[in-house]
Amino acid sequence: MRIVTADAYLKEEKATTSTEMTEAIDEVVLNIIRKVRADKDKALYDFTEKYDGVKLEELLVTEEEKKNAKKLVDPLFFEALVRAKENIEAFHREQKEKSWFVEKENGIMLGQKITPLEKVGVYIPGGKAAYPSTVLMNVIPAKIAGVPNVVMTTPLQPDGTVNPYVLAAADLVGVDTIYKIGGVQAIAALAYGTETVERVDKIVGPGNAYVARAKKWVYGDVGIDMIAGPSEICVVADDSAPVPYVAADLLSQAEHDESARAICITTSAEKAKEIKAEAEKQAISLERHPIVKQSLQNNGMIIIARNMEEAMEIVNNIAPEHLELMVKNPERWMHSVKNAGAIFLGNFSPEPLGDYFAGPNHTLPTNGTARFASPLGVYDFVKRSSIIRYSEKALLQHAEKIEKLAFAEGLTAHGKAIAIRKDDTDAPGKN
Ligand SMILES: NC(=O)c1ccc[n+]([C@@H]2O[C@H](COP(=O)([O-])OP(=O)(O)OC[C@H]3O[C@@H](n4cnc5c(N)ncnc54)[C@H](O)[C@@H]3O)[C@@H](O)[C@H]2O)c1
Ligand SMILES: N[C@H](CO)Cc1c[nH]c[nH+]1
Ligand SMILES: [Zn+2]
Repeated sequence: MRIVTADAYLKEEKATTSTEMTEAIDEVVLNIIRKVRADKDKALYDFTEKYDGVKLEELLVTEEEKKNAKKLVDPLFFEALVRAKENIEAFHREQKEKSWFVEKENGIMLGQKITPLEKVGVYIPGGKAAYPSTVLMNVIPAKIAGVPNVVMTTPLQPDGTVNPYVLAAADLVGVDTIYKIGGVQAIAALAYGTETVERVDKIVGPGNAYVARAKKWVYGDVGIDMIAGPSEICVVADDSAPVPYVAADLLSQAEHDESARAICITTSAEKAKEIKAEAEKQAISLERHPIVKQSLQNNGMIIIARNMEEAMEIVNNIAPEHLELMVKNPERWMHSVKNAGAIFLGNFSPEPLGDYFAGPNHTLPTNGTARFASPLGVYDFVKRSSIIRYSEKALLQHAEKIEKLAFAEGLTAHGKAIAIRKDDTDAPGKN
């Protein structure tokens, strides 16, 4: 974990570019997408063997496998999952948008009609860890939005089975169709379809750097939620922040992936040294120490800011997926945040509380995309259609203005579509 000053960070940030790494990933990603489009199911079997090390016999999870999974899960896990589900449902129900229609003068009616997407594919990551919590976070908002058809795909574990906790979560939220495919090949299959996988309207869900780039590349042929790649945490810690808590929270996200990012911004140079030492000490005893160590080495950073104003400027520059404000009066500083996927306030709102339980979605924009993207929500699973109705009287009242606008654009056929109604004295329905 490096300690740097705010000035050094900002200078370095301007100079760094990750283009080379992205280009290398894109080469792999585009090749897999091309092969899946050409060879369909055969490519899915081949890539699963290549990347997951499993010779698949069947792409779909069978009823037998679902039944067996239920027997394997700990009942206390299931109880906790049910409680988390209730919290996630309660939060997401608040996001539900309603269609609206406004009646105005002279028989004008304007509105916005909300329609759920027809078919959604949920990607549940599974390379380095199993994510039953992600099943809840992605499927619950889809169900609340009213999506009738939700399918799921997740990579196999090295022993060739699908994680039973993931299957139990899928059963709890009512997902029937589950494919045993991971990575880029899963994204390509959902986007373009194969003999077995039916193409979907939108792909949602997080994944590693390969999955995130694959979603970017298929976007346009299919909808996507956002770029939700390797996890990130940014903790702002002033002199009141408990060092062991800061360290533990940084490590909680570092353990996801070697490319996860754990960043602390502190206003105390003394604290910076303490946090580094504590994080390195706590890391040693973690089960996933090799991943954590690598992630801290790659992307672990402690930035010393001159004051809270500068700390918040850096936060907005990073646009982190998760932001923790372990500072005095976090509610005040929350208002200075422009870019962050989720903001955790105070010493007792650690990031994993949001990952599993509190209710807000844990599928969040990464890699600076919180500048323009939002958490996954019910709004990602609906479309809006505008509704316009004018009566004859209302149209005639405004006809000339519309014609003027059309003619100014040189689009005389547009103007004609208005004029034909104005000049028509015995049109059907005319009153
Ligand atoms: N942003 C969010 O909201 C969010 C939420 C949960 C998890 N995550 C992130 O999701 C990621 C999960 O990653 P994971 O690896 O555990 O699971 P994953 O399912 O995303 O990736 C595993 C798949 O990646 C593919 N793959 C691996 N190495 C490859 C290579 N060299 N070339 C081509 N394909 C390759 C394989 O097909 C494999 O099945 C982590 O980075 C985690 O931080 C993000
Ligand atoms: N922190 C992840 C989002 O970046 C979500 C997650 C799921 N399980 C544990 N964590
Ligand atoms: Zn997490």
